[in-house]
This record gives sequence, C-alpha cells and structure tokens, in this order.
Amino acid sequence: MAALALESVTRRYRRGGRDVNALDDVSLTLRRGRFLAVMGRSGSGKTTFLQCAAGLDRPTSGTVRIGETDLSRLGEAGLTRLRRDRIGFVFQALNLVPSLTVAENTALPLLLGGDRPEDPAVRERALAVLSAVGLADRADDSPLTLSGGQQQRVAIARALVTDPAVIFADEPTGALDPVTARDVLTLLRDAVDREGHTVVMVTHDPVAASWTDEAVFIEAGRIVNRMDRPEPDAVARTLAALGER
Ligand SMILES: Nc1ncnc2c1ncn2[C@@H]1O[C@H](COP(=O)(O)OP(=O)(O)OP(=O)(O)O)[C@@H](O)[C@H]1O
Repeated sequence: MAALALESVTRRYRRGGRDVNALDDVSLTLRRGRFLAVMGRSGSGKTTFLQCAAGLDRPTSGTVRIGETDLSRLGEAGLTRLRRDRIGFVFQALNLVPSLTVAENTALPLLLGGDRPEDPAVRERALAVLSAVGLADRADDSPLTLSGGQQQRVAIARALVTDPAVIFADEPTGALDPVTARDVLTLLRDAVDREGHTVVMVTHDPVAASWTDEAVFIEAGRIVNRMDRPEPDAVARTLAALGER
C-alpha cells in the first residue's frame, strides 16, 4: 500500500485580484520505504506541495491520502491528531524548545499525544531514537548546548519518535555545512533503509537529492519531470533546464 498518495491536487490562492494555482493537478504515489526529493525553483510550489501532503494546508481540490486515511475526510481535530501521531516533521528552522532537555524535546510528540513525562516508556523511546542519531549521551542537556548539526539530529529523532507513516523534511540541510549535511542525509537514508520509513524531502540541492530514491521536479505548480536514482549532475542539469523553459 502507498504511504502517501496525491490525486489531482490543486491549491489555488487569490493574489492581486487573480487566482494562482500554487499546485496544479498534482498526482503522485509514494510506496512505503521510499525516499523522495521534491525539487524546483523558488516559487515553483514545493512548500505548498509539502503543506498539502502533510495535512498542514487543505487543497482546493483533489485528494491526499496518508496510508488509508483520506485527509479531506478529517476535521481540524482529526488533522491535528494525524500530524502528531502519523507524520514526522523536520524543518530547516529547528523548532527545538530551549527550556526542555534534548530527551524532552525528542519525546514532545508523545507528550502532546497524552503520554506522561514520568512514564519510563516515554524516556526509553526517546533514548532509543536519540541513540539512533548518535546523541543518547546528550539526552539531559539543553538543546542550546548543541551545534546546529546536532540540533538537526535531535529534530530527526523527534520526527522518528512516533514511528510515523511519513516523514516530511523541508530543506533539512539548507543551513548546514556539507559535512554536517552529509551526516543528516545519512540518518534520513538509514531511517528508510533500516527502519522502512518513508521520507519526503524538499531541497534545492542536487547533492542532497542524490541521497534519495526518486526526485520529482515542480514548475508552476505542476510535476514536470521525474528521475529514479537521481545523480547530482543529472539533477543539476534538469534544474537548470527548468529555468530555461
Ligand atoms: N498564502 C499564499 N497566498 C498567495 N499566494 C501564495 C501563498 N503561498 C504561496 N503562494 C504562491 O504560490 C506559489 C508557490 O509558492 P511556494 O511557497 O509553494 O513555492 P516554493 O517552491 O516553496 O518556493 P521557495 O523555494 O522559495 O520556498 C508562489 O507563486 C507563491 O507566491
């Protein structure tokens, strides 16, 4: 079964007195255990794609499914629960809470879901995912004492903690140096290969895209190209060609 399926998804905005299709009739199916890159120039619709696919925004028309759940059938409370329990988010802005420890930040989706902080299973789960990202020894530190790359690893641990159906990452390496970016991409790749997770990553970077199984290229809200096993040079050429269309 598909982890994520979009069918004819359109998201229309009204801007300056006219309608703009930020997403225009997009269909896409992603199997479980796959790593997808979403690429395109600035303003092409990548963020809108991610927001519609992750239940942060509602399409004007079309359907989005996470597993068997049709998002359009969920009310606001149902969507909030789905985002908390079945989706993992990794953003460029790290969104860690400075007053909580690394372990508490990691466990946050569980705590928001009603698990009790003193429940030993909660800490155990947080430590398990922190050790998967190599940070178990920093569990009781403040995130403020971590480097940017380490903070991004905590964000990945937090995205993994609920064992979500899909992890959405928006430019997760955008603010990192190439070596640290490589560490973060290795973790996402491992989450797919070892744990069978499904990851959707928005990126501008052809090297980051080359860590994925498949890239889709968006232009003016439409998927205009797809590539299996993307290689950096081929991705860079395809991106450059988008600019020339
Ligand atoms: N809330 C909004 N109201 C009106 N227009 C919007 C809104 N959000 C996005 N758009 C428009 O939709 C189009 C796609 O925007 P989107 O943010 O999805 O692009 P993007 O590919 O993520 O860009 P970037 O790489 O710069 O983040 C743009 O033309 C943008 O101006």
